[in-house]
Amino acid sequence: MSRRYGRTLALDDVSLSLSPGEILAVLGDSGCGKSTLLRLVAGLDAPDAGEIRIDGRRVAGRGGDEPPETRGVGLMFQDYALFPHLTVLANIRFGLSHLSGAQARAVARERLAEVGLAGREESYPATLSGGEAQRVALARALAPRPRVLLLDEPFSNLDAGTRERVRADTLAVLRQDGISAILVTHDAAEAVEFADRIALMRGGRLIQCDTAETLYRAPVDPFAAKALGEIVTVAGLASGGRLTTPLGTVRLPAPAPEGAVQVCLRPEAIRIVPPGEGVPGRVLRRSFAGAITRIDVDVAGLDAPLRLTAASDDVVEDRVELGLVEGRVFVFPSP
Ligand SMILES: Nc1ncnc2c1ncn2[C@@H]1O[C@H](COP(=O)(O)OP(=O)(O)OP(=O)(O)O)[C@@H](O)[C@H]1O
Repeated sequence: MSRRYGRTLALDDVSLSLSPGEILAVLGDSGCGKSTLLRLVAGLDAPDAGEIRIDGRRVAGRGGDEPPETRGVGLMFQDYALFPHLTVLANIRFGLSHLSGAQARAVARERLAEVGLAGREESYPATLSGGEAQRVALARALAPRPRVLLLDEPFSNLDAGTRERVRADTLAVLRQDGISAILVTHDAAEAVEFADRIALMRGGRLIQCDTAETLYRAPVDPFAAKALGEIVTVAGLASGGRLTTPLGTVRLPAPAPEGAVQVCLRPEAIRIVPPGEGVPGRVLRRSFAGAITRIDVDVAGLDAPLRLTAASDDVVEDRVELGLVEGRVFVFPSP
């Protein structure tokens, strides 16, 4: 689907699919189109082109726009506030108007217990902590048994400890009930922890949609390489199946471009090798970080020192030699 606001192409021909029970994270920086994508799926906005199907039924596009309430989607947004004048139980019952009063109460109670808040039925939202309020929002979103739950940065307003707990509990509820979900986030660690696959976006475009492991091991471009972890970028020359860089020469991963290339390396792609086997480097700084120590190494031909990590128990001399780990090197055309 595509969506344009004036001159801004907020979504540029993005295609995604979600399997039953699958959890997808949409990851990207501010303004990349994440919330627009979610609003289109929710039915709060309509695509200019393309279509959306849920269980094979067209809910948006080609004149088939269905309102949010009949799409079978649940919403849990960062600022999706609870109704302050209603009790917790009444908030959860809100989306259950199709059930009789007694049935709706029973379902709402069940949902509240599922998110760990049994006993808080008669509390008012103002008396809940941020984490409790988000749990109630989850219970409310899940009460009507949606086909898909849409989450727009729902944990970002919580403090670190609460965030992790509410996130883990939310994930457990989704898994237990086999609910498909789309989580919008700008936090790569959150995407990795929460989702089965990650859709990485930039400037309204879908760059790569894969498991975290594939994104980490086989990024499609330098932006994707940077999305899930630290990257060192160096210039290289690809020729005759060999890649030459200031950090040594290795076999080229196939398929790879020829000529001047951009080489992206994860820290684990660079290792300290025995004397005489690598490229010389000079250790500038060591920063102890518990089990690991970060080491800044100056290497001739590089613009900036390399930041490597070593086990804190390892002895690293001031002069080291470095080599590349074959198969861990990403090669892209020079920009
Ligand atoms: N209603 C609107 N009117 C005009 N421009 C809009 C509208 N909604 C979004 N945009 C623009 O579309 C682009 C994508 O916005 P969107 O909110 O989807 O980004 P996002 O990735 O969710 O960002 P954030 O993480 O900051 O919420 C931005 O450039 C934004 O300014």
